[in-house]
Amino acid sequence: MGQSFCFGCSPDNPIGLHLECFPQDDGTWATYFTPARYHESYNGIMHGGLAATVLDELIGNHLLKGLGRWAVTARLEVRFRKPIPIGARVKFVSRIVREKGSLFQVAAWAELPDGRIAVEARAEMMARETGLASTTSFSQEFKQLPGLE
Ligand SMILES: CCCCCCCCCC(=O)SCCNC(=O)CCNC(=O)[C@H](O)C(C)(C)COP(=O)(O)OP(=O)(O)OC[C@H]1O[C@@H](n2cnc3c(N)ncnc32)[C@H](O)[C@@H]1OP(=O)(O)O
Repeated sequence: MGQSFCFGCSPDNPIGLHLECFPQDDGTWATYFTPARYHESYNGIMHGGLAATVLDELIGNHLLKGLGRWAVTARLEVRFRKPIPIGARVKFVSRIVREKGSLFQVAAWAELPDGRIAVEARAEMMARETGLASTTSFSQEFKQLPGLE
């Protein structure tokens, strides 16, 4: 398998989020992320699309590293309840709700340091038969990927 450049979790992606996702005792998975100014939307708050990206990434890691399933995101619904302040250390958590065939329903959320829920999401993830993370296999198809020269 080739080197992964996953935007969310690869340590080798120079502009990636470098997330480290880990299992918890209750079967959920979690990661921490502290947004900096360059993750901002309006002044002082984290960009919502990036918060959704962190949740999406956590869910993908949960299924891959927790269950050994390579899954793509088929649907992602996000509700933004509270702004995430720049500089806040936020905990993101995912929980598998249902598995039906190759389709997984997963709930995920972001917790502010004071315990309030800032973001809630529900995802539908479609498991694929083979590994998806290899940039080698993609580059065989596309010959050259911008940013990976
Ligand atoms: C290095 C490690 C990194 C790990 C973390 C990575 C996390 C990041 C995750 C991502 O960002 S993945 C990238 C973003 N997602 C994609 O690129 C997915 C693009 N979409 C697809 O590839 C296809 O649409 C998909 C695989 C989801 C489904 O296509 P298929 O051709 O396999 O299925 P099809 O559309 O024929 O549907 C098959 C069945 O699934 C059902 N289905 C498909 N999508 C569904 C959905 N969202 N909800 C419920 N059912 C769904 C569909 O109704 C149907 O049911 P029936 O067979 O009963 O008719």
